Amino acid sequence: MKNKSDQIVIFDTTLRDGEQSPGASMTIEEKVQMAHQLKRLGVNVIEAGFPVISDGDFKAVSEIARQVKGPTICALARAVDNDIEAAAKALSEAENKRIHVFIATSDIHMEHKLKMTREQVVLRAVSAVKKARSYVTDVEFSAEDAARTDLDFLVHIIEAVVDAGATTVNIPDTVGYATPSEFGQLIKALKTRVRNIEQAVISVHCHNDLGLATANSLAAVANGARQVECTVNGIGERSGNCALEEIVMALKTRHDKFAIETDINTRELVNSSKMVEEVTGIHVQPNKAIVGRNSFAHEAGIHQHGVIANRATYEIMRAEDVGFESNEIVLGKHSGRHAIRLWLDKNKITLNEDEITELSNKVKALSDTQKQISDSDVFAILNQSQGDNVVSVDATQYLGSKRW
Ligand SMILES: CC(=O)SCCNC(=O)CCNC(=O)[C@H](O)C(C)(C)COP(=O)(O)OP(=O)(O)OC[C@H]1O[C@@H](n2cnc3c(N)ncnc32)[C@H](O)[C@@H]1OP(=O)(O)O
Ligand SMILES: CC(C)C(=O)C(=O)O
Ligand SMILES: [Mn+2]
Repeated sequence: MKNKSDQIVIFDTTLRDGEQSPGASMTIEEKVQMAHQLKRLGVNVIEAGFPVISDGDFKAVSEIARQVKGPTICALARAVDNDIEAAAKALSEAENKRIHVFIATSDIHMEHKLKMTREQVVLRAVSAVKKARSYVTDVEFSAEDAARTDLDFLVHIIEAVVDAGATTVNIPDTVGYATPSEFGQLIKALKTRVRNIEQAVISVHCHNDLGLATANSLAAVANGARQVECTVNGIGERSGNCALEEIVMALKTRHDKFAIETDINTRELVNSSKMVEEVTGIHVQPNKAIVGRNSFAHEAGIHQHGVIANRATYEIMRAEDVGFESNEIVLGKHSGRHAIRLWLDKNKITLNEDEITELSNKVKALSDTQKQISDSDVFAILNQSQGDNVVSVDATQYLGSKRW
């Protein structure tokens, strides 16, 4: 990608942090298939896995490195020699490769989990970055639990790893604790206080425990972060990571505010989402931003009327731009006569205004007894009304209609 100040690196970690979601484990073949899709989507970096953790993950990273050319292929490693060696080996056939080393820097993690002092953590981080640099020129360092790390210490360890050769420094909100204003201020403070920060790209990696992962990532970008780590459908540890589709469409839709570009082919977002659903078995809820089935669907009459008149009344993005065939006007309890007229036009049926009102009332009455109204339901109503002169249609052809 171009190295411009108005461009951000999209670092996809669906195959690493995403796979850490309980129940999301993927086979080698599924990971490779997903990596090809991520390339079509246009991500800049694919974090393909954590090679030391299993034979399968080692093979998956190696296979992705061999097959997927173009994006940078990244492998994760603890600040442990063996992990870094495994990462370097798995990446050997990659065209563009990155080793990502991490160690926790918050007091709670250092004391209770690592049982290391601050000094020991800095020494371990520096030696890990140097070791990774002995294999590759592109090294990312993550200060795990950065958002809960003492700021002076965070500044100190980042300066040390950049001196040691880290080319990207990642600031994770590992437990999704930060709020947008705090997290934005943290990035701003690092930009001003870290002596050698110009030598590295600032990255962020936000978790969604409070539902703030995308908001925190955006606040970070507004304050100078130039890489965002994210996953398709927002899968990842616990409540997940910043959702790739959300950060990308927020930046695109609010270009007026952020003036930031990505290389993402947004028309591949829905395909990518569907593939993640297939390979992980984790389905997105209908109201999931951007890729949820209801994101561009309207059931309420007032909204339908507005959208029929001009989509921009209730849609801030185009369904086609994210990979849906179109937006949708869905008939139901809340629908009005404008939507009924549209449905009739699409089905080449002519009714007079009284008949339209009657059909609208019958659709509402049926909606009081069932959740969804399909095309075949409407045809059935019309057929029942045949005696009252409306229209006769064979509804069976509409059974199993596209949406329901
Ligand atoms: C925030 C994140 O997402 S971090 C990434 C999380 N991902 C994973 O954990 C991937 C799957 N993990 C695994 O398969 C295993 O945990 C392994 C292979 C990494 C390690 O397995 P084990 O050796 O059995 O250790 P276990 O998982 O029980 O404990 C973690 C060990 O790593 C150490 N450790 C944790 N993070 C780091 C780090 N960044 N650098 C160095 N050591 C670390 C812990 O101190 C602990 O060491 P100990 O065994 O000497 O006490
Ligand atoms: C390994 C790091 C980047 C991580 O996943 C986290 O801190 O959440
Ligand atoms: Mn994470």
